[in-house]
Amino acid sequence: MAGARPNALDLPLPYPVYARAGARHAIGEIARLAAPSHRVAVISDTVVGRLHGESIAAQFPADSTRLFTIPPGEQEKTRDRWAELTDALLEWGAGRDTTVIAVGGGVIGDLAGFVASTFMRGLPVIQVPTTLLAMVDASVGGKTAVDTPFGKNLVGAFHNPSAVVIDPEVLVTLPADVLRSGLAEMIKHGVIADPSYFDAVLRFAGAVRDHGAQAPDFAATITTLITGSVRIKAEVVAEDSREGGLRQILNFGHTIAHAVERVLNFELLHGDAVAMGMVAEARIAESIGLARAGLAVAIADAVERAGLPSRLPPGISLDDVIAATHGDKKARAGSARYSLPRGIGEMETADGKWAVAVSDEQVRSALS
Ligand SMILES: NC(=O)c1ccc[n+]([C@@H]2O[C@H](COP(=O)([O-])OP(=O)(O)OC[C@H]3O[C@@H](n4cnc5c(N)ncnc54)[C@H](O)[C@@H]3O)[C@@H](O)[C@H]2O)c1
Ligand SMILES: O=C(O)C(=O)C[C@@H](O)[C@H](O)[C@H](O)COP(=O)(O)O
Ligand SMILES: [Zn+2]
Repeated sequence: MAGARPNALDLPLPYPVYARAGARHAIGEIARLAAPSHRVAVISDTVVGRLHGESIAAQFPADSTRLFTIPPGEQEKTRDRWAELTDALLEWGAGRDTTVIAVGGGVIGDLAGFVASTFMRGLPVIQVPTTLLAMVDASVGGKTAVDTPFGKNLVGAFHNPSAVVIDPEVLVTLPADVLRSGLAEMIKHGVIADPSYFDAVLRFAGAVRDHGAQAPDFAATITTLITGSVRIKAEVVAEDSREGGLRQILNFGHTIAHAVERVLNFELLHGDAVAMGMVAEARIAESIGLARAGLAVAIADAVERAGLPSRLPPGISLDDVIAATHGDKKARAGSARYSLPRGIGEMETADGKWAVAVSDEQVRSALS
């Protein structure tokens, strides 16, 4: 398995994950080992393309490598951009001898991963995450997708990467709000799986909130925490790669988060939506008698310590949010379902199911 690859993390995944300072300089070598190919298509956004896409592309022969970029932001994770990128690949002459390298945050990882999963029915993709959120969550597990006006990630595919290359050095250029938003998925990993990881994230969250990547010991501490998150995610997806059951716990906070994102036309950062979604869903879990009293306050404290929003955006219509939850992929027979915690490190499960049906009235009474 992947652990046999030199320098890869020892994880229960069918592909190697590398996480170390300077790893981006070895992408040429890693790609030749993990996905040997004739052509290389580096897909990025215009910001990350300039910062890293060009130098990563330069690690491959110039006559068979091209950098493709789109504008940055969640609003670009669309079917239109998928069509634009697949057309550009066809025009360039890409074929089944092409490897895609996704260099960017979760938007690029999801979109370029979806391009790779569909182009000529599937090309290898190497994920090179450049945001904290993409390093700890989006780059691992093989979910790829685009958004639609009906909601988040509604058109997509499971398509595992051939390798994941995490280089924490690239975090230094991240805007403060984007860096912070990655802490939300790390807090989520603590809540769903590991109280001691939750505490470790909390111990560092204030320093990241106040000093960003200039926080004392940032490089060493963030590398340890990224590895902790990747391990939690890897253990979940190794057991349930296609979300038949257990994997739904990675969706804690996301029923509300995705609904809020849709209602706000994808104008907020995913991590910020997850932060407020976790607090809201912990309140739902408490109010239906599932979670221990105090859980929602504990998660709200964690989220606030990280400088993230703990309340739904002012003025947003709760009715609109509740209506949007019905489009969630976990919904069944018209009912929204939520993956809910009982406590930190303890998720609700009943009869092998990891998501609970909650009525609109219960949601309204918990959140209004
Ligand atoms: N597939 C999954 O399992 C999974 C998991 C979690 C989130 N996601 C998806 O990830 C997306 C959110 O990703 P995100 O939070 O990384 O946002 P993002 O990809 O939109 O990136 C945020 C911003 O950071 C900039 N940026 C990226 N790296 C940079 C760097 N090193 N230096 C300077 N600027 C940089 C980008 O240009 C962009 O403007 C959402 O669409 C979400 O649905 C997917
Ligand atoms: O990997 C997973 O599974 C997750 O749910 C991780 C989430 O953080 C991520 O936002 C994912 O894209 C959500 O997936 P979706 O299936 O709810 O769209
Ligand atoms: Zn998420």
